[in-house]
Amino acid sequence: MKNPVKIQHKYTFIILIGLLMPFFSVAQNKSNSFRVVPLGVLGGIDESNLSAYMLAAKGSNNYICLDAGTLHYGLQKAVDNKVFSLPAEKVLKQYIKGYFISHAHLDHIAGLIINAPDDSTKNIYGLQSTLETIKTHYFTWASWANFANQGEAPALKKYHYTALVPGNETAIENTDLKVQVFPLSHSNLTSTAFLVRSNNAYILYLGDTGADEIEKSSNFQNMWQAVAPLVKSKQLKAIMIEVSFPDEQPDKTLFGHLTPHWLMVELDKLAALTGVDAIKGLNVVVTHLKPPAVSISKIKTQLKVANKLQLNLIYPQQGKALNF
Ligand SMILES: Nc1ncnc2c1ncn2[C@@H]1O[C@@H]2COP(=O)(O)O[C@H]2[C@H]1O
Repeated sequence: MKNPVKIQHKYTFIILIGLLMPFFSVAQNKSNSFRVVPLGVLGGIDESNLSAYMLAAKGSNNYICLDAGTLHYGLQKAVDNKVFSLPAEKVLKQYIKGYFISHAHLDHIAGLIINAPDDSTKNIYGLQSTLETIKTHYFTWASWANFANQGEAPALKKYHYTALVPGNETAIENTDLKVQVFPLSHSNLTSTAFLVRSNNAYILYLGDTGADEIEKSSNFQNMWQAVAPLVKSKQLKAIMIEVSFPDEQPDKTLFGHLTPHWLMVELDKLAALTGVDAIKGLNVVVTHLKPPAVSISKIKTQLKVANKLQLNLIYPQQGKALNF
């Protein structure tokens, strides 16, 4: 015969676990899901520090690289800072499993082109329009060598173009990550936002973009609709977004970029979808600040003043890891 005391203990235990579950999941939400290693953080003229961010699931060395403006110099800095225990050349070849190019402006792709001779085989992901520009303007025999698998013959086939289509989630080869893309308006170009998922955690990286009102677009609004539920559920660990110019830059010479004012206009629209409580404390990594130094310090001051939503504003540093 079964011991009724033992049965009672069993049920008490099950009820206790049930009651404690929410606390376990909160603890899980607070632990880090991603590691970001910035290889280049600025927009503009410093060719040793242009947009490129390595991203992996926490504890994994299977990184992707979001944009690829500067690679070698940033990798060397990261190695000097002991972020990696391998030499820079090996990190490039062995840890970076694919490139995600938001748009084909030089400051987002120069590092990839220049480092191609010493790189290993991997995919280049992007919208079809971005891949076409790389194919017809950079990996050609007139401007460099064709290291890719399409375009001018002979194709050296080191890189494989992999077109991403908005609306689909794509598994990223040789990683446990998945990605969705959103089109962004960047003056005459379509730029891209990458929403990267590791299990149930997300990070959103935006390439260059202007505000909907300036760009006469609904791209931001459409993207906010898609990510607002992830902000509410605390699954979105960070947004990496550009602010290129201080507020003094006239709207007519923004060239498809954001200022502190226009960033907050867009984040207010996200807050309208999530509620202000849900967005408070959200990690916002500010990218693509354009020199000179005086403009960069203006941007930082203006963002601090404009931060009514109480976001956690983060300024990435080249070669220093961030955890989210
Ligand atoms: N019409 C223009 N006149 C002058 N400069 C421009 C114009 N359009 C783009 N640019 C510059 O070209 C740069 C290309 O990269 P960015 O978009 O970061 O920033 C852009 C501006 O600095």
